[in-house]
Amino acid sequence: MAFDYDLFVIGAGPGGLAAAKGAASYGVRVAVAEQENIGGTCVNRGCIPKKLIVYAGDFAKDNQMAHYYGWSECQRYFDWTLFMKSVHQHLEHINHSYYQQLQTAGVELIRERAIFVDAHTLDVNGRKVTADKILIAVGCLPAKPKIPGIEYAITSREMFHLPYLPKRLVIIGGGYIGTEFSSVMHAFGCEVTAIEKDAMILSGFDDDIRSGVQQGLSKRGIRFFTNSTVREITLSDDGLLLTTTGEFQETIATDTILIATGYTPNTKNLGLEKAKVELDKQGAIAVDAYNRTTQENIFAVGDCINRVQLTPVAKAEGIAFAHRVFGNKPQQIEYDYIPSAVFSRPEAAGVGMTEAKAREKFGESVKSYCHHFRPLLYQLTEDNEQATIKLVVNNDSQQVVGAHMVGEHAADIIQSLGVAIRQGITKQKLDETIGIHPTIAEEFLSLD
Ligand SMILES: Cc1cc2nc3c(=O)[nH]c(=O)nc-3n(C[C@H](O)[C@H](O)[C@H](O)COP(=O)(O)OP(=O)(O)OC[C@H]3O[C@@H](n4cnc5c(N)ncnc54)[C@H](O)[C@@H]3O)c2cc1C
Ligand SMILES: NC(=O)c1ccc[n+]([C@@H]2O[C@H](COP(=O)([O-])OP(=O)(O)OC[C@H]3O[C@@H](n4cnc5c(N)ncnc54)[C@H](O)[C@@H]3O)[C@@H](O)[C@H]2O)c1
Repeated sequence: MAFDYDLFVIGAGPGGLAAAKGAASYGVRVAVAEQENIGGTCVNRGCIPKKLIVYAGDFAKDNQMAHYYGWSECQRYFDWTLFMKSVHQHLEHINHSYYQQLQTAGVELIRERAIFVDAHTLDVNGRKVTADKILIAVGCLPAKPKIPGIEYAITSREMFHLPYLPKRLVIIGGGYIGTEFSSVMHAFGCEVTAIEKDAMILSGFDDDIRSGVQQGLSKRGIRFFTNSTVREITLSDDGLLLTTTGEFQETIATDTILIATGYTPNTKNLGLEKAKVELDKQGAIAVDAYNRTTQENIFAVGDCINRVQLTPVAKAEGIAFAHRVFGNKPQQIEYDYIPSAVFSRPEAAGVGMTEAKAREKFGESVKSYCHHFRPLLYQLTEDNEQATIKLVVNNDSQQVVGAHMVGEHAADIIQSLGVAIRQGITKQKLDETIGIHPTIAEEFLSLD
């Protein structure tokens, strides 16, 4: 049978774009359908605008500390509306450059929603297109807990379109999104309360990192209601009223409520049943180790398979898919040693095993090296900001199996360290490495 395309990709986020460009490099006919802007969550309502907002927040702290470094006090006013206009202009540039990249690669972009008609046919706004192979890269959507009044709350998506900064903000969920927005919104002067159902924020990270970030944020003035959740949200004359349950039982008046309780695969109304593509127990698209779904010619990558919801992972899965299927180069993703970071202030990052995970695996042979210190930057100031660095080592093999950090440049430092750790560096080899002085990174090379 002659198909319109060799590959049809649904979704132009990091996963779909990487796969489409990778496949096209082998000379096959590729189309990608995108119902919104190119770049997906990452470019339009995730990593990029978030990081720009984090940079904007940093000026507040720098300004506070500037006089310790000889700068005279000055009054500054932060204009959220003006700033967000620049952010969205920048995102338009990225959208455009991604579009040009697709054109150069010879990928056809269809700016429509695509849904399955059968295993080889898609409906794009009433038009039927066929493809030999189809890649699902539709990403995730924010999960909304079933709480009475949840319709008054917004998600991270709307945070990038707030017309003005709220005075009071409550965040439900202390994961990546909750922690990053707590930090940055507080830097802009909002009164922030974060509610987390677990005993500490940032589950999945090493406990010393979780407590380091939580303490750092508490010190700045963010209120945490841990071991707690929300019972209901109502409207009142004083804004929204949110009642918590669990360890903290209070009613809080607030202007804005952000839900940050996780993202779930965006698999509804995609016609998956018509293509006989099945979901796993969590509602993610079920795939094998090679990203093949339960239908032989259909594959899936990125957030919608719910393995690791990070841009570099979606990209890596998309590239590996293209090389495997169109370049005949077998490639499998290694999910160990994926570094990740939380761009809060203090910043946190980690790679490899947490101490708890390493102890589960290696028992008593685990040795952890943890050092808390006050970075040089703060030593001229009255700010008692602390940094934490930690290595987790399997003493039997001497291999460093995890590195974790809280403090400035944590993401960049852990990214570099991750290369060596993934290659199996031993503690001794790390200690023998000569550092750059004076930096925070060099502290990792002399831990005892
Ligand atoms: C607030 C926030 C901050 C984040 N920060 C970071 C970060 O700092 N670092 C990091 O690594 N990750 C971060 N992430 C996660 C990152 O954005 C995702 O892991 C990444 O975007 C996943 O890529 P993807 O291609 O799988 O899906 P997405 O980027 O979600 O792209 C899927 C695309 O498919 C389109 N689509 C869906 N259905 C259809 C259809 N039927 N037809 C046509 N198009 C369709 C959607 O419109 C979307 O554009 C963040 C996420 C959020 C929400
Ligand atoms: N810097 C980054 O790389 C970055 C930034 C943002 C998002 N992301 C990605 O996006 C995904 C989604 O982020 P997220 O923060 O929404 O999810 P998350 O899974 O990181 O955190 C959700 C948090 O909400 C808590 N929670 C769940 N239900 C709750 C309830 N009813 N009441 C109180 N707390 C509740 C959970 O215990 C958890 O701590 C992340 O898993 C991550 O992969 C990455």
